[in-house]
Amino acid sequence: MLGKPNRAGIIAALDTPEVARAEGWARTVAPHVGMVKVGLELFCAEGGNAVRRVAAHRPVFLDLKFHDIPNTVAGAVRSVCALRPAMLTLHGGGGSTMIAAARRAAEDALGEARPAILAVTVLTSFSTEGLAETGVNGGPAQQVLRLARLALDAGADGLVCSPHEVSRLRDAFGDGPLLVVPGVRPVGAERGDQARIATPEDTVAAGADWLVIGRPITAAPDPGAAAAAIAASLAGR
Ligand SMILES: O=c1ccn([C@@H]2O[C@H](COP(=O)(O)O)[C@@H](O)[C@H]2O)c(=O)[nH]1
Repeated sequence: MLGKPNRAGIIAALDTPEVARAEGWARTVAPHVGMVKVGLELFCAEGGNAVRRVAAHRPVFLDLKFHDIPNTVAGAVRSVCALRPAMLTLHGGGGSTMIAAARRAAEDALGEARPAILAVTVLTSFSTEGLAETGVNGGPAQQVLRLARLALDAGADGLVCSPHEVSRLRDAFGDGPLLVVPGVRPVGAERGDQARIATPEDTVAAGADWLVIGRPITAAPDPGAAAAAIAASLAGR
């Protein structure tokens, strides 16, 4: 399994349905990022072919957020292990049995070479009000901590959370869990649909291992230069 990085790294989210474009971005940003992310848009359009193509440039974080009954999620994990992702995601809300089944499936498929299993806590697009609409009161931070405990106890290697929860998770769980953090916006970048955001510098200072950054890189006129500028802002941190 992928270990903890020595220093926080950048993951470029390749959100497009076109594999050629995703591969072009992967090639351009590769010198400045540690991983590339294949998510629902690209995977639904191009499947495993997309993972194989971009993996030629950087290790792949496969962000499909599995959420189903344990047997189905275990089968999905076995299937995607054939693509050799470095990390994959499940929904923490899927519960401990689902998460434990996913971990066992990954171990059975690839042993020590298995992907890191990450539990998504509360999506970074949720505000306190949006989360309350789903019946979860008390705010994102409380729910993130609740799901984090459940997921780590069930065998998850790490968590996906927003920049706002990183330092609280470190206080509660120490340095062990991988913390993978979207909702990262350089100063002046558009927020888009992200609710709980912070700058790359503040996210790293809080204790993140990996910063997931999509549109601030891919929507820039020069994605390579945008990735290089973010990497430079983090150099030495
Ligand atoms: O809570 C989550 C979980 C996953 N994501 C994914 O990260 C990227 C963020 O892209 P931006 O363009 O930088 O907003 C995207 O692929 C999401 O699917 C997330 O944003 N929040």
